[in-house]
Amino acid sequence: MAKALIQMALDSLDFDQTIALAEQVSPYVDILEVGTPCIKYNGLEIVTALKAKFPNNLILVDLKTMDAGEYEATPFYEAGADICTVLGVSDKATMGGVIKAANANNAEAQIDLISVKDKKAVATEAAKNGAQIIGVHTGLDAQAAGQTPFADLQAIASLNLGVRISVAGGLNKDTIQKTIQAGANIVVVGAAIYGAPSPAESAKELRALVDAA
Ligand SMILES: O=C([C@H](O)CO)[C@H](O)[C@H](O)COP(=O)(O)O
Repeated sequence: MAKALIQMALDSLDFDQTIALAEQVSPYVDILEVGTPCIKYNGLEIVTALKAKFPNNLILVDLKTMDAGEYEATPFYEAGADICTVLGVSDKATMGGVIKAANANNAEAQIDLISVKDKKAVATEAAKNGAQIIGVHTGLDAQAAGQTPFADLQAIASLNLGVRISVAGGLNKDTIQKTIQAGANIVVVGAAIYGAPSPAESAKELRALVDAA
């Protein structure tokens, strides 16, 4: 099986801080994620900048699209996004629109299962409809209420859908290996890197753990 990828969630609102953080962590991570608050605040310009500055990293734009999938996602793929996210609670046509936009740009669509009630059903349908990545995601608000993504990961991995599984939700050095061992192909880390005294050191440590998993 291919090695798991590390995705760094860039969740700052500030344009220059986002670029500076990406500079520190880019040697150690595979995917640079423009987090939802960041993309709403900064728009297409930050995707263009990250794509130009970090040609060796994949760029994920965490749009969390809820409607008008193809229309909303197309400019982000055209600006250089390798992956865009669309909500699993959205209409089948919305998810289909983002998948269509991804395919038109030789890129990928990720279905985010955040707040989805029947996660197994949505993941199964999304994989059948051509989504390349299923995102198991415990959001920041759910984390604050004590939730974790591990039971959901187990449920989605058990389906063997033949698509990659991304996992986000408070992952850190103590949980990242068990997340991969439970079936994650992409592990997303935000606060454990950007909240560390040295984000570069933290990313380096996580890289070693992921490579050894
Ligand atoms: O996607 C995220 C969240 O919903 C805000 O948009 C985070 O980037 C994601 O949860 C990763 O961050 P951590 O949970 O802090 O690792």
